[in-house]
This record gives sequence, C-alpha cells and structure tokens, in this order.
Amino acid sequence: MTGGSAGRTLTCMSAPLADPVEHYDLLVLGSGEAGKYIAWAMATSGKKAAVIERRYIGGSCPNIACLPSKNFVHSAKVAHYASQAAQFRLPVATGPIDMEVVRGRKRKMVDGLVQMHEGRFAQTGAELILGTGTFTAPRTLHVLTNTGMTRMLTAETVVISTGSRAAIDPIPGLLEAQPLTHIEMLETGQVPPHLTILGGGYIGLEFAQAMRRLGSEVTVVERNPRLLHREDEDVITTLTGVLSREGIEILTSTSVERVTGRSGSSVTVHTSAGEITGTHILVATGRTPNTDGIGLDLAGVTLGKDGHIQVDEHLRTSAENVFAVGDCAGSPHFTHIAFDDHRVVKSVLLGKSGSTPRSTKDRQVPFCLFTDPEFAHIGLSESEAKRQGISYRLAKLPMLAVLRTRTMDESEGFLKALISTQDDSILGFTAVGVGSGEMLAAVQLAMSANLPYTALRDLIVTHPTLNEGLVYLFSSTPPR
Ligand SMILES: Cc1cc2nc3c(=O)[nH]c(=O)nc-3n(C[C@H](O)[C@H](O)[C@H](O)COP(=O)(O)OP(=O)(O)OC[C@H]3O[C@@H](n4cnc5c(N)ncnc54)[C@H](O)[C@@H]3O)c2cc1C
Ligand SMILES: NC(=O)c1ccc[n+]([C@@H]2O[C@H](COP(=O)([O-])OP(=O)(O)OC[C@H]3O[C@@H](n4cnc5c(N)ncnc54)[C@H](O)[C@@H]3O)[C@@H](O)[C@H]2O)c1
Repeated sequence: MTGGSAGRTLTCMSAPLADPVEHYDLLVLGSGEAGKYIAWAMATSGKKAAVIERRYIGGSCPNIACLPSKNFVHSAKVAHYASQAAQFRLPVATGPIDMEVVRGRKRKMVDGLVQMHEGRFAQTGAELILGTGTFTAPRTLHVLTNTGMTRMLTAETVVISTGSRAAIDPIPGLLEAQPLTHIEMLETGQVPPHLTILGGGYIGLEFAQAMRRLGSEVTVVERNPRLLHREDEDVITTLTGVLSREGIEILTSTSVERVTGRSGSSVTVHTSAGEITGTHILVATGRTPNTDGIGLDLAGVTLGKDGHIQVDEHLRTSAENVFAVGDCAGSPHFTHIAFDDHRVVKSVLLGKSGSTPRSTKDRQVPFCLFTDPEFAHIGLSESEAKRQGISYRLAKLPMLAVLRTRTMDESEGFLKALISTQDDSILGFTAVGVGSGEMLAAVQLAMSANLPYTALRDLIVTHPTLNEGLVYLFSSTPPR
C-alpha cells in the first residue's frame, strides 16, 4: 500500500515501490443491490470477498434513490393529509413546510440504513473497501481509497455493479444552470418556490407530486405527447388528471431548446411552447450507465451501443469470470431486478454442480410508481397486447368498487387484468389506486405459479381490505 503525498515523496528517492498485489476469491466493484448480496453470500460460504465502494454504502437505493425518495413521498402525503384536515373536521395545520425537518427525517433513515449495511459487512466477513476502483488488466483493480491510499487487487471472480447516474442532455445552457438531480433534490433544505422538472417519467412524477404537496409551484416538461408514454391510455389519463388537479402544470410534446440563468435563484427554460421561469430546475430525463472511465477495455469487458455492459442470460460479460449486474448491465432499472441479478450470479457461483443456474430470460418485471395514487403493473399491458395482436379478455373495476377505498376517501383509479382467451391464465395486471404496489404481489404470485384467474376469484379475502378488490375484479372476467 502507498500512502498520500508524504509516502510518494519517500518512494521517489529510491525505485518506486509497486503496491503488493492482494488476491481475493471475489471482488465486487460498487456496493449496490446485486453486488453487496453476492459478496455477503460468498463471504458467508467461506470465500475471501471484498466490495469496493466510492461513496454510498449499500448503493443508490438506500442513500440517494428509492428509499429516500419514498421518505419524501411519505412526508408529502402527511402534508397532503394535513391540508385536508378541515374535511375530516380536525384542527387545521397552517404554515409552510419546514424542509429542513423533512430532510432531517430522511437523513436519519439513511443513517440507520448505512449502519445496517455496515453491520451486514461485519457479520458476513465481506470486506468493505471505501475508495474508487479502476481496472488495469483482466480481473485486476487499482483502488484509490478515500483515505488517499492505493491498493492493487486481483480476484478469481469479479462482479461489476457500478450502477447509473442522471443523464444530462446536451441542451445549451443546461449544465451551466447547475440543475438539481435526484441527489441534490433529496438534500434540499428549502422548498423550491418554483420547480421546473425536465422529464415526465418515474423520477419526474414522483418528485413533482411530492414537491407540490410540500409547497412548490411545479412545472413538468415532457418531450413526448404523454407522460409515462409507454403506459396504457387509461393509466396516463388518470394520473395526469390527479397531478393537474393538485396544481402541477404539465407541458407535453414540448422540447427544451435552451436554458438560461441558474438553478437556486432564477432559471428560464426556453421551450417549443414558450418560456418557463422558475427558481429551480430538476433533470429527470433518464439514466447513463457508470461504465465510462473505469478501464473496462483493459479488463476485456465489452460495452453495448447504449453504454451498458454486454452480458448473457447469466450476467457473464465478455471477460472470463467477470459478471455485470444491475443498472450498469442494462437490467431494467429497479432495485428488485438488481436483487434478482444477485440470485442469478449466486446460482452460477454457488449453485449445486449439475444444476441449471437461474437466468434473466423471461423473468417477471413488476414495477410500481409511487405517486398517490400508486401505479403498479406486471405482465402484458393492454397497449402491448394490441400492438402484438394478442387477444385477451378484460376484467376492469373502478377503485370505488373496492369498498376499503371509500373508508379512506381515496377511491381514485382502477384495477384491470388481461386474461387469456385460450385458457384461464392471467396475462397481465395493472392497478392505479391506493395500495396498488402491495396488491401487485398477490396477482404476481398467481401468475408465477400458473394459477388460473379463478384461484383469486374464489379466494376468501378479508373484508374490508384492498386485496378484496381482486375477488371482485376477477369475478367480472368475461366468459371464454
Ligand atoms: C430517485 C430514484 C428513485 C428510485 N426509486 C426506485 C424505486 O422506488 N423502486 C425501484 O425498484 N427502483 C428505484 N430506482 C432505481 C434503483 O435505484 C436502481 O435501479 C438501483 O439502485 C440499481 O442498483 P445497482 O446496484 O445497479 O446500482 P447502484 O445502487 O447505483 O450501485 C452502484 C454503486 O457503485 C458505486 N460505484 C460506481 N462506480 C464506482 C467505482 N469506480 N468505484 C467504486 N464504487 C463505484 C456507486 O457509488 C454506487 O454506490 C430509483 C432510482 C432513482 C434515481
Ligand atoms: N418507483 C420506481 O420504481 C422508480 C422511481 C424512480 C426511478 N426509477 C427507475 O429509474 C429510471 C430513471 O428514471 P427517470 O425518470 O430519469 O427516467 P424515465 O425513463 O422513467 O423518464 C424520463 C422521461 O424524460 C423524458 N425526456 C427525456 N429527455 C427529455 C428532454 N430533453 N426534455 C423533456 N423530456 C425528456 C422521456 O421522454 C421520459 O418520459 C426509471 O426508468 C426507473 O427504472 C424507478
């Protein structure tokens, strides 16, 4: 190991000392969802394993992505409830939101999650090396540690799990405007008076509603004709209606030509639909994989056209005994998919000899957008079925018919399922409504177990729960 500048001066006086090479069974670059679980599993099975992480212990999800954003979403929901206090004949909460308090609750949660991860490293014996890793040769990583030391590491097996970052389009003036990404948004200590959000996808919509409920004026600029443009029309109509009624300005089919000013004071977005002047700008226009500048060419790892690492169905890269997982490997950008990637690689590394390893082929990709109401989906969508010419029977139910929603005064949305015309299998399920993300798993389980829709239709489900809605939904399936 070499030290900082003092150490380097000493070595210059004689022949430079190379770092001793330290050998591991497994090295993981990046401590995100898939990587950390692989390292913990390998260490638990007696292997010498280490994870190199430059900043976020446990990866994006607990530090700067899913969990802190859902923490904000929940604070915003509480603020929304408070704003409806009069309707419930409760004392009315007044005054603006103290964003430092909102951020403080989020920071406390994140601190707890980081401690939890540190505990898991200690418990499993996987080494956590805090520093930045770069490949210098196949399965060889140079690490500049966060304390200024350098280390040279090799391993039998390497897993690349470097994630992705917010894409910033080359729009004139955008970079100079110092826009917020989700990272800065989640660290803001003030409610932005007027937040302009570029992108009407997952990140854009979750933040749009949360920040509106916390007190911002919000404008969403989306280049496509619709928000969430890949989703079914009824999903988009419902969510667009909810967000508009909450006072969010939505501009679709709008292209951004240039940006002037600076986020944090005054910033103007010049668009095809005119100028929008706000105080802050948030970019939420997609993700760029973290695959540049880490020596992947020296490691023999091939990239695809979009910058993701090329992998096979077992997440093997072009380099022998090197795997890539999660966002950087082009897996659908969800934490639960990264978690499944870990199962795939674990089954290759630790599976019983002769057994077929798990694969990414044809796996289910459920997802949930955490707006209020939530939007959750699994399997075939109606628009996709039409596009592919797949016939289906449609069961559809307004959330108003799920009686639990009436007790909460949260009856917006619907449930729908696509049922095969050949047999009784469930092809797809979509829910827009309160608790949709929780309801999804029951239908998903039926689908993965190849149960007919009648299994859910005929279940005795506790009354009054949201899942009871599934009984009514599947009872409305048209006959074959
Ligand atoms: C705002 C936001 C909200 C989201 N909400 C959800 C949600 O609700 N549900 C959901 O399923 N998904 C959500 N996602 C997506 C989800 O966060 C990602 O798909 C998931 O975190 C990807 O995990 P990963 O392991 O591939 O990468 P990451 O978790 O990003 O891990 C990569 C790690 O590698 C480190 N790293 C990178 N390069 C190096 C290097 N050279 N040396 C050392 N370390 C390095 C990074 O610091 C990082 O910690 C959200 C994403 C964002 C941005
Ligand atoms: N609840 C969740 O599971 C969750 C939450 C947040 C993020 N994520 C994951 O993170 C990923 C990234 O989220 P995201 O919102 O950045 O990407 P996204 O792909 O979901 O949405 C990006 C949106 O920006 C639009 N866009 C792109 N360039 C634009 C421009 N120049 N001007 C205006 N609009 C533009 C696109 O048309 C698209 O609608 C998601 O795809 C998702 O996989 C998941």
